[in-house]
Amino acid sequence: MNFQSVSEPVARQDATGRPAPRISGQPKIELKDVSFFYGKSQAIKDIRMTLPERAVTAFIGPSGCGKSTLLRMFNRIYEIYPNQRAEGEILLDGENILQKSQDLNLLRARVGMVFQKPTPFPMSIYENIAFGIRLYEKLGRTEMDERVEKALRRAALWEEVKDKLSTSGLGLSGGQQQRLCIARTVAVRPEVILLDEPCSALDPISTAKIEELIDELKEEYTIAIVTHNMQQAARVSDLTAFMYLGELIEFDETNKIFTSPNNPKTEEYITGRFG
Ligand SMILES: Nc1ncnc2c1ncn2[C@@H]1O[C@H](COP(=O)(O)OP(=O)(O)OP(=O)(O)O)[C@@H](O)[C@H]1O
Repeated sequence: MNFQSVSEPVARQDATGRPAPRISGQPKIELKDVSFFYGKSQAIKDIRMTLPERAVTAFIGPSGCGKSTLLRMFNRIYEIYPNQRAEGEILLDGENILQKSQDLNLLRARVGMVFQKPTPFPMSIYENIAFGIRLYEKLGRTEMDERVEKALRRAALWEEVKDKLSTSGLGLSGGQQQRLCIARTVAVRPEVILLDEPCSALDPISTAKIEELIDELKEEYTIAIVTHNMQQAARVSDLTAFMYLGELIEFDETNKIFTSPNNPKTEEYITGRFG
């Protein structure tokens, strides 16, 4: 489904406060005055925005602007560290996931994450996928085999690994390991996939494969990606959010951000004149 074909409007909000969004699509994740603190230091400042369903939203901005911090709020992965605190509301399908009562295992099954460095488990390729599924579901051997195959196919890795499923995931190339991590994420059937600079450790061919994959995955999933690579943001995303010093400076259709941004800071950044 193309997010532009859906009639429900998604509000566009940014630091300039302009109204009248042209972006349309069912809202999947809505941020309402979201802030984040590392101890006393505020890394995210009152962000309001809406990520539409089945679209790719890219987060760009200079190092330290808060991209990864914001992404890590969407599945509350920060909870594993002490002294990190979120404020505001993040609605996933209308439900505030920052509530104390939120079941974090369930949240992380709904909102999967792929990190910068490929992080396969030190186990077989098959087990890398099956392990996560077993946390949530009890499947028989045949069903599990099918799910593993489906996930590997979905991540465009099946043909390369189908004859060595029992060998270690750590024996794969970096690009294959990253696709294994994507397979592991899709295997538990999330609704949202968070990608934190997923290609930064990869060569151009592996990067191209992951980008193709992102394009396919957005048919089914809502995707948020942090990237330093502006060409990549332009290639893979439907919407782009430009952040600076913890604030959302501009959020719009990717084409608009890269051709005629409204905020001079955005323009400076995308034209490489920043700083
Ligand atoms: N564990 C932490 N403890 C304290 N401060 C942190 C921690 N992690 C990040 N920060 C601070 O929060 C701010 C945002 O960092 P974050 O990593 O989210 O930025 P980023 O835009 O993803 O940067 P990069 O592009 O370099 O990955 C920075 O000022 C950073 O120094």
